[in-house]
Amino acid sequence: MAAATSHNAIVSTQSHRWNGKNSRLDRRAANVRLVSVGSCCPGSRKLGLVCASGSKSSVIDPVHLPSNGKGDHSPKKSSESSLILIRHGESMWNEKNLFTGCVDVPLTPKGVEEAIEAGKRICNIPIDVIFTSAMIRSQMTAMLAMMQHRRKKVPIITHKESEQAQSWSKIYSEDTKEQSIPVITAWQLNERMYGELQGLNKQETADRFGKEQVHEWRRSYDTPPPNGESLEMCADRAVSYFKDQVVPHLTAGKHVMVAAHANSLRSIIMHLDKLTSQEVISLELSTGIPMLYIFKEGEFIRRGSPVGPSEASVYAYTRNLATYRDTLDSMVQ
Ligand SMILES: O=C(O)[C@H](O)COP(=O)(O)O
Repeated sequence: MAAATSHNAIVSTQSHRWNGKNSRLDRRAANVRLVSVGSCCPGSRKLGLVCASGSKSSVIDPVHLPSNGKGDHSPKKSSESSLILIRHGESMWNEKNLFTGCVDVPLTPKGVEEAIEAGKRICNIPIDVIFTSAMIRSQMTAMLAMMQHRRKKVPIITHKESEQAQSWSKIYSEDTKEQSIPVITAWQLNERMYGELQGLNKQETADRFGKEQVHEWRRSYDTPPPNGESLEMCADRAVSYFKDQVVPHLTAGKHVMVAAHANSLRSIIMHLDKLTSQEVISLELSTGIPMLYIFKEGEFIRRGSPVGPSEASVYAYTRNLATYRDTLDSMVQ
């Protein structure tokens, strides 16, 4: 398995186990490297745009965002939307090194901490709608992360499983609705079904069937585990759902977060980054590490993922995201 490769991505950081190959999108996007000169904490104001394309590299004047709240902060109707993808924090079966798949287990205390830390990283990024899988570990991750968000909107799980559920969970105040973020749960975003491996210890399974065979079951595109889903089969539902249900929100200029699982997200990232079935083998996602994309003119551009849980991660803030962050700063003052 390839070691983590440094992405010639927009945020030139050593990706933390997000070691898909440099996708064509990255190479195209890597011509422009956006470096936020501050962390996601209030007070970082400047944005340097460094064009690293070709021989000439120039630094476009840093965007000075008025910090006194007097300037016009209202972000223009953005022709770009942000998409945050996050794998759930460590689960109780991750901790026991058991194949989990569609077994619905909760987070560990470490997983809770990871979700909270992820929330700090995305606390300045706009979120209008949240998607999770139908599993508690992804829902816990989304809710815990949103507790850190500076906009302080309330994430509310929408219930449409029946007419009664929908009518009994109705909100009768427009203002209150305006201060909430709908959370849509979807089984299509569940982790791949690991079949007869679910509940087995990963190391014992490798000892029994061989490391190569288990690696193929875990990371290949088209080899399913015994009576389970291959990544391709998982993509059939997860990517279809993403295209049909998530993309329309992005197209409408809404900012979206998707909290899901290692393999349902691997299938989505394979689609976004146009990875081949060979390249996706080396794509690994750490628990609780948010990844940011910008959706612009129908294209998804990877904006980077923090190097590691310890780093006060720096995202490649676009101008619009930096403006939104400054709006939050001015709301606090
Ligand atoms: O389902 C599981 O066991 C984990 O979420 C991911 O497992 P994997 O790393 O074997 O894909």
